[in-house]
Amino acid sequence: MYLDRIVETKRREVQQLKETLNIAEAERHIAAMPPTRGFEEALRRPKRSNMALIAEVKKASPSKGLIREDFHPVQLAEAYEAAGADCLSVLTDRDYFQGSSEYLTAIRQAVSLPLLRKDFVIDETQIYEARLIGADAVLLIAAILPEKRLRELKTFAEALGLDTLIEVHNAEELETVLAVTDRGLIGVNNRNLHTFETSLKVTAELAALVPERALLISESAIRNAEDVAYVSANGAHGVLIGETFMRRPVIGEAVTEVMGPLPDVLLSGFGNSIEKGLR
Ligand SMILES: O=C(O)c1ccccc1NCC(=O)[C@H](O)[C@H](O)COP(=O)(O)O
Repeated sequence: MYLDRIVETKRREVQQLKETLNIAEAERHIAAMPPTRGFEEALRRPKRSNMALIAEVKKASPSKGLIREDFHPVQLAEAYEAAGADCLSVLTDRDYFQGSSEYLTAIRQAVSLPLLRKDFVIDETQIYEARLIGADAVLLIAAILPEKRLRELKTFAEALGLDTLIEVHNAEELETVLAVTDRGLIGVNNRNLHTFETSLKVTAELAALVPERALLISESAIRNAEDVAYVSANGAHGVLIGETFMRRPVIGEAVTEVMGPLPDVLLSGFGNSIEKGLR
């Protein structure tokens, strides 16, 4: 299965990383780095009061192949920021998503939004790496991590100042996550990562089981304003959207169409940037 292949690749990458990463040096470097930008905080106070947006920089995917040929990660991130995204998700996996850690580092220097490193984290070394390349948060996927590892990796990420988005796809995974934490960011992935089937009903079904103090982010297969309204009415506080935006030539236009306009007070303050996003 595809997810198993991805995890197998990650095991090899972690092995290589362990051979090259000097932990003591990494810790010294991290101690001298500026603090992370509050990823969860930004989602708790979204620019559009009804719905937070994590906009994804995604060139390709296992389910769709190449999504965006004309791919300039920094320009895309700038357009997302100008269009009022609250946070960005940056695919750093090379083999399956044509992503790169370098994209994340370059984006970090170009925008002021908090950044999620979107990858398949199975080991602490990847979390050191995430912090070193400039991430503010990491994704932890319940489908590939047993409860003990989820707890350990979450604690480890937090010790480095990183927020975590913990992703689930079914009630069993959610139960495992809730044994670890009942707060923070819980991502409900509408895509089954084994079969690639998508349904927004997954958000609706799991939302009832997500505690109030956690923030539910509905991920994947959100295509338009109706989909956003549907997941919002069914308990989502935020959405994570990649492909829908990546397929559109003008990012700012797509974000406004799907998420609605920014409140006037932000539009007047960001006049020039908004124009830039609409280009
Ligand atoms: O997108 C895939 O094909 C995929 C396959 C296997 C594992 C993960 C996968 N995607 C990761 C994601 O969760 C999405 O990039 C993210 O939720 C955005 O989804 P979309 O808006 O549908 O691009």
